[in-house]
Amino acid sequence: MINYLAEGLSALKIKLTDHVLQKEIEFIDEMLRWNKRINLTSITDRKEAIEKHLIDSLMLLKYLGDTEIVLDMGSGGGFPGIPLAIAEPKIKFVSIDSVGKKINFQKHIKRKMGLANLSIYHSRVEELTQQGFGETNYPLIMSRAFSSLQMTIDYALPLLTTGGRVLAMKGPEGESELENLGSLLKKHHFMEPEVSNYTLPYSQAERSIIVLTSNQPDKSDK
Ligand SMILES: C[S@@+](CC[C@H](N)C(=O)[O-])C[C@H]1O[C@@H](n2cnc3c(N)ncnc32)[C@H](O)[C@@H]1O
Repeated sequence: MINYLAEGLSALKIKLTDHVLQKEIEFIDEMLRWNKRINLTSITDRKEAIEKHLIDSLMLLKYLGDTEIVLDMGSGGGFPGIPLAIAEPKIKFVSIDSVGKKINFQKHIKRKMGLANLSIYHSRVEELTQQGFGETNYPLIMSRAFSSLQMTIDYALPLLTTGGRVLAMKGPEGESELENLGSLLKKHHFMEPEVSNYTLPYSQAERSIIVLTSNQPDKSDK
């Protein structure tokens, strides 16, 4: 299975050490084991989970840049945050989801795999600031299959630093959602969005990453 993961990543020009690949497989196997008891994902096939969860999440490695901290909104069973936290131990990942059983699974993984760079919170994103969990200023906020683009922006805005980036991982619907935003991006001081379309290596499923960069002059203007 390590070769299956390595070759799939290689098709997307991503290379990880054997040690990291091994840990990624360990994580996905534990997720599939828990999935038999609690519903974390509809995907039950190991190869499909490797492609659609691990490889897809690890696409974001290309977008992390030199950030020190990232917020993962609506992380569910830990995607994309946990595969990225395994691959990038120097970056701090903050993972939040509103469903307790999913958060319990993530906490189990943190303990089992010793992921010191992962913080996990059980909360709705919109309550994060009120509850005073972790940081409230993130230079990078990501989400995968989370909410509409409009809601993603609404949730991210109060938590995003000036000049910060929002990375929204979407299916093929991403571009049409972007078109429907109208003047919202301008209103909230986002620069022209960047859209990267890619194809998963085995299923040829289409995905997109939408990058929204804030050029808000002063956060208090929001
Ligand atoms: C379709 S799942 C995607 C999970 C994960 N990001 C993935 O790619 O597998 C959406 C997740 O967002 C969470 N969610 C939805 N609205 C939320 C909110 N307002 N605050 C926190 N989590 C939320 C749900 O509990 C669910 O786990």
